[in-house]
Amino acid sequence: SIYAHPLRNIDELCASIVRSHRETSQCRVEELQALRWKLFSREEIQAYQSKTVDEMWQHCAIQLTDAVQYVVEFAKRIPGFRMLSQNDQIALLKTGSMEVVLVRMSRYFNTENNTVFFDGKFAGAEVFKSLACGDLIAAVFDFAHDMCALKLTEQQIALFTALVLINADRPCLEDRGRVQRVQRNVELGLTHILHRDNQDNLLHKLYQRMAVLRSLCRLHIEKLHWFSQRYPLTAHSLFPPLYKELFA
Ligand SMILES: CNC(=O)[C@@H]1CCCN1C(=O)c1ccc(Cl)c(COc2cccc3c(C(F)(F)F)cc(C)nc23)c1Cl
Repeated sequence: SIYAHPLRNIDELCASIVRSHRETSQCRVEELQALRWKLFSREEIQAYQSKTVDEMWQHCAIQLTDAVQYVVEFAKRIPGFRMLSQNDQIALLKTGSMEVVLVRMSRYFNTENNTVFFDGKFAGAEVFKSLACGDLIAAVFDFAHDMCALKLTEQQIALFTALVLINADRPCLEDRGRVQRVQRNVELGLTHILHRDNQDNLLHKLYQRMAVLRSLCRLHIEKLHWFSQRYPLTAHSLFPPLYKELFA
């Protein structure tokens, strides 16, 4: 018929986004389940806490840059993303990649003991003390906790993170209309699988989480600027280049 079969297209769209998420999610939740009780010893925690501020920031920046690279790979595989102009792709990643890292962090979070997978083991907030930004870490942990409470499936996380990235309201987009068309398809995909999972009620909660994400990432970028003012050498020479491209 002259009308594409939306359901078939939407099913294919969901399947390709879920596949991309699985291929670019650094580690599977089953692997992390096996490690959930691997905690840092007192000595190991001491070692992290006696790092200098810029040593710890540098250490985290490397982890975050690694995570951001996987998000860039995920974005490139979202149907329609590569049809956008280079500038629009970078603009969406500049603002959305840290938000996706935050959502993905919740997959690595253990709500039973408030620990998150970091450097091969599960770490409590005290491990990050030497970063000298307790408010940022507390906000990261709180957000991860709230995301875990929604008990999203991998498929729901895949569609949700695709929607976090493909956001036509982002600043300085050249062709907003084109981003809107890709965003609408991803929205259809998310509502389709939430309906299929009989969890339509989750949709408004996910939109609320997106608003929280935006404020959280504003805090992060402020912290990043504070850090790069205070430790210009580390920030400008040691941070991996992609990090600077995306966040500087
Ligand atoms: C499984 N682990 C993970 O998911 C995360 C992301 C990928 C690797 N990784 C960690 O190792 C990790 C896990 C938990 C925490 Cl709390 C951290 C430390 O997080 C940060 C320290 C410094 C700055 C951070 C900033 C800032 F400000 F730069 F934007 C922003 C975010 C969001 N996190 C920061 C890290 Cl780096």
